[in-house]
Amino acid sequence: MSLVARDVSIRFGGVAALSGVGVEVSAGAVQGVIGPNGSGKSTLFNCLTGFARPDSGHVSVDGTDLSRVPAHRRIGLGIARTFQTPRFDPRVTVWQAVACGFSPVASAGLLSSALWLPWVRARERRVGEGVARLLDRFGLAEERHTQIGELSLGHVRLVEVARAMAMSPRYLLLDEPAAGLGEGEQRLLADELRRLASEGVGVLIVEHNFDLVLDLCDRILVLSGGRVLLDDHPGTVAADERVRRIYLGYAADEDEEVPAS
Ligand SMILES: Nc1ncnc2c1ncn2[C@@H]1O[C@H](COP(=O)(O)OP(=O)(O)OP(=O)(O)O)[C@@H](O)[C@H]1O
Repeated sequence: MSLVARDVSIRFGGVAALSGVGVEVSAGAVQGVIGPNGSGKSTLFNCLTGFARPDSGHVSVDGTDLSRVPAHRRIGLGIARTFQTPRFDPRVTVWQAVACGFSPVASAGLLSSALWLPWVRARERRVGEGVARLLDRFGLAEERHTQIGELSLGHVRLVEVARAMAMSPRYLLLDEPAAGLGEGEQRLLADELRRLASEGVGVLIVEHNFDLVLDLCDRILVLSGGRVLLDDHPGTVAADERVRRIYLGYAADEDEEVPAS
């Protein structure tokens, strides 16, 4: 069971954003994607989620070809995503934003809702319990009545992750979810993602925070100039001289730290 991109290439005018890139998001594992600015991370993410169409190559989920499946229908196939810049109406509250995630799988008809039938009440109660649980997990319970527009960007990102989890995805793809979070919040996020993976969800995370990625991921894909530099276990990636130059500013065999070029 996996979400897979194989040999994907895509150009924007004269720019080769991706050239023959592959990645596999396996059920129950956390796959990281790192690389310098402009290396193609977001483009790969967009190809997996249907927001960009590869010029060549294949994207599939659990063996089903996704090339003709638009972004909004990929949610129905169990693929949820977050955005680098979260997309919320700033007037909705934290509670409402997370509750939205439950709606697609539990929507009641208009008439049933208007009549407030017992099963509608039971469903509302389940959604309420689910929202409360997610807000607790992400340390957002005290902000449940706060409007999104009043939150820090870091917390808006957490709300977005909580909303995506509310959709009960089989694959969860996160675009820089830790940007703007404090250390404690990053740990909390990492714990939640690990827990999710332990429940069988496949997680892909694009993230600039190298330490977080090393700590969290089972495998890490390193992109450079739209090509795969490396796709391996964290220990191997952390020891790779090219990666160390990019992220740590020094090579494995150098004692002295030197500035990255
Ligand atoms: N819609 C687009 N139109 C034109 N060029 C694009 C478009 N999207 C991406 N590119 C180019 O493709 C290359 C890869 O961009 P991409 O955003 O995927 O990189 P990235 O690794 O996510 O960068 P960052 O870390 O800054 O978000 C860059 O040269 C970028 O300018």
